[in-house]
Amino acid sequence: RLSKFPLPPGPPPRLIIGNLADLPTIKPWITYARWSKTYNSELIHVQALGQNIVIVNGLAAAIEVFEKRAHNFISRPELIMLRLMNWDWNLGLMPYGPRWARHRRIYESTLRKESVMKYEDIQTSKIQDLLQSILETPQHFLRHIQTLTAAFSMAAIYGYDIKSMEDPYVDLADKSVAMLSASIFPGALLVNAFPVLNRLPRWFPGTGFKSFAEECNALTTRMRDEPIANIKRRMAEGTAPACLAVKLFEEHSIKDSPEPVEEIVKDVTASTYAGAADTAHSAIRTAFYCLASHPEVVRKARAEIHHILGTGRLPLPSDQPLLPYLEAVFREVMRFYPAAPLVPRAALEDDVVGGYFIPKGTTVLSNLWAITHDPEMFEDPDEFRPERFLNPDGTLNNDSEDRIFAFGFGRRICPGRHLATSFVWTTIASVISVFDFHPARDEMGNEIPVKTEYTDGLVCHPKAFQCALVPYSKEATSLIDGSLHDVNESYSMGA
Ligand code: HEM
Repeated sequence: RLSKFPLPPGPPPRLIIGNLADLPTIKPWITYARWSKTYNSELIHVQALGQNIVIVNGLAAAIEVFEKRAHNFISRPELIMLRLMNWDWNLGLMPYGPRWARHRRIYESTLRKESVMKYEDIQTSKIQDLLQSILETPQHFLRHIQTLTAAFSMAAIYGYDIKSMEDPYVDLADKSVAMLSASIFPGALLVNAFPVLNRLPRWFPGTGFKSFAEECNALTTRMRDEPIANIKRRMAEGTAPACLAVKLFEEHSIKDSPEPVEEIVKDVTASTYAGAADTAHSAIRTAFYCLASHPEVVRKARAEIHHILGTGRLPLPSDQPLLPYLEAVFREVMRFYPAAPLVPRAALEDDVVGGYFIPKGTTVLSNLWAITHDPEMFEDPDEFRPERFLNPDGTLNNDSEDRIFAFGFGRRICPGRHLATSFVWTTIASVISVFDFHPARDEMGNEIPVKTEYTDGLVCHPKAFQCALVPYSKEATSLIDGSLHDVNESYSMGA
């Protein structure tokens, strides 16, 4: 009997409520990492109202749990709020089963490393728009980053062009994703732990989640349906551009599925938007924060770009393997603050890991923040230091892209990681190649320190901060103004 093994250590539970009162609601990933040190174990156990939660706080345990025992820790917790809010079609939130496996296979084939090249033109054109917007209104750079990720995602997924964040489809999707992010992380809402609360009448105290869920449900339905209605109309007119939705409608393997094709296309496209836009937004915002507080890194990376690529064009996604220092900058950005710091999984069966019992139905949290901030692996983990990924001779000291822990582990590892890598890398490279980061100044002319904190939620972001983005030379300004032409030209020559 596996249950004769002890549960992983953790703060002692209290009668009935267990550790409910101990569970941190603000940046729980940091508290869990601290408990891991206190109890000297990468696996930590807490219990809240009868629900077992195990937190995986180190790389060795993550490999053991999510890779070596992938078959048992492949699922996600079944949360009642997901159904109430109409988010249960989302691949990233779906418990393990045939529907997940079918949809995941579609991702594996459409987002393979080789397929990512198809999105390069959309990437470079949207990044060009970003540079132009920063040139025109540098004070709104945070807004421009958000527009970039929404514009790229909408164009790549639905073939749909947005010009600003006021776009109705983006508004729908972002509101719905924000409501989701706020309501499903562990401990966010009691109804997730006590589904019976859903049967209580609306006037009963504490049932406010019902109207919250209804509001989200209406938004999510529109977010899933409306962009597909749009692309179908354009396909019928013969004006639909190449994009994921069109590709899916034409995909033969989908036609053989027991689900209606249009439902699968809606699920896969909306799951892609939900998985891509907010996470990439977070990573690029983190990149700007790190670069603004380390102008010397910007100068060094730009020197490498100029040395290898010259000064006459912007970097292209295909340049990534040529620039080791820039690669180290990218890896350090991805390590500095994982966009999804705490990722939920669920145990399908009783199991024993490292001598500890993990009961069936346990919520298993992958603490990606703890792994990327383990001082044994990353000295002074709170410091932004790209050199940690380099050998003294300037070559990369670990050449596996899959070791970007911010993308998770095992069979549920982020299927969009190749596209995300290409997009985030090219954005960072392009910005560095033309802009200097200076401190912003207040009305008195004093420098404003570059400081931020991170938000809470399933996906977290650095809060607003200020810096002054200035083209590093006249040549850089003309590159921003005129490089779209150059980029496209070198594309058609190189493709
Ligand atoms: C910097 C950007 C991104 C980060 C940091 C990120 C991170 C993650 C993480 C941590 C997971 C959960 C992995 C696990 O359970 O171990 C995940 C899942 C997922 N990601 Fe990403 N992601 C990013 C971009 C993208 C993009 C661009 C797409 C789509 C094109 C995408 C689509 C998905 C999907 C569909 C899932 C759910 C997979 C499943 O549950 O089987 N992500 N991502």
